[in-house]
Amino acid sequence: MQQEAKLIIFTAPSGAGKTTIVKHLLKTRKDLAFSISACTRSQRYGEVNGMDYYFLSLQDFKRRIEADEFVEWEEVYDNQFYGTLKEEVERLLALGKSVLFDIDVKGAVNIQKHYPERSLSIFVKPPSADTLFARLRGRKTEDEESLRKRIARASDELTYECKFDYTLVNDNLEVALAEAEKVVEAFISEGNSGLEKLKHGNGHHA
Ligand SMILES: Nc1nc2c(ncn2[C@@H]2O[C@H](COP(=O)(O)OP(=O)(O)O)[C@@H](O)[C@H]2O)c(=O)[nH]1
Ligand SMILES: Nc1ncnc2c1ncn2[C@@H]1O[C@H](COP(=O)(O)OP(=O)(O)O)[C@@H](O)[C@H]1O
Repeated sequence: MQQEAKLIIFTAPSGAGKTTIVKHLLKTRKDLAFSISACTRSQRYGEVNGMDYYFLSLQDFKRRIEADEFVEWEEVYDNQFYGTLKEEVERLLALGKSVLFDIDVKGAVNIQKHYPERSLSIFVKPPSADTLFARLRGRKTEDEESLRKRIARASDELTYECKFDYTLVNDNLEVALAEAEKVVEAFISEGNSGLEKLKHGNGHHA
């Protein structure tokens, strides 16, 4: 029997590794699709419009807020807006795909509220704040100002862990990717009971 399509939300402070994990899962499972968010920040080297994000002007983003086109949106950094378009989520669910999200902690809380029955929220936790900052610097995508903003926001975001269904510690990447695969499989095939079984087996307390 075909399983009902689900929503799987990855959230974390910048640099924790959610994009890396989401990209890995998309390669391993064809029943998953990525919810491409809209945002107003500028495109990074290597990012593709309509694949990584829909890069919009501030004016266009604000027009879409007025037109009620978003499931949720946040001004994540000053004048940098990010949001999930209703049309995007509906399109992917209609294809029968389970939808993966890579969004900030407040957006994740909002998506959970919209789809309480069929969403799973996973908080990606770095082994320490220092490791998080080192990864963010090592990624070399941000200038000093942008790094400063991300680091300043991270301490607050780390306090949101308890709001989510599952904590995935991203220390060794291979271990984290394997755990992410298991959690997604458990939830897609058996829903919350599958998740509980997995947590129980792991001695996981989140
Ligand atoms: N609320 C919300 N946050 C989003 C959305 N898309 C991306 N984000 C978050 O915005 C933050 C900044 O993303 P980005 O500029 O790609 O930087 P990065 O986190 O350093 O890779 C991250 O926490 C993303 O997860 C969205 O649709 N809604
Ligand atoms: N377990 C890990 N060990 C070392 N580096 C990692 C690990 N996970 C991710 N990274 C690296 O850390 C940086 C931030 O990861 P990224 O997936 O962009 O995070 P996010 O999407 O949460 O901002 C990237 O350069 C990525 O290659």
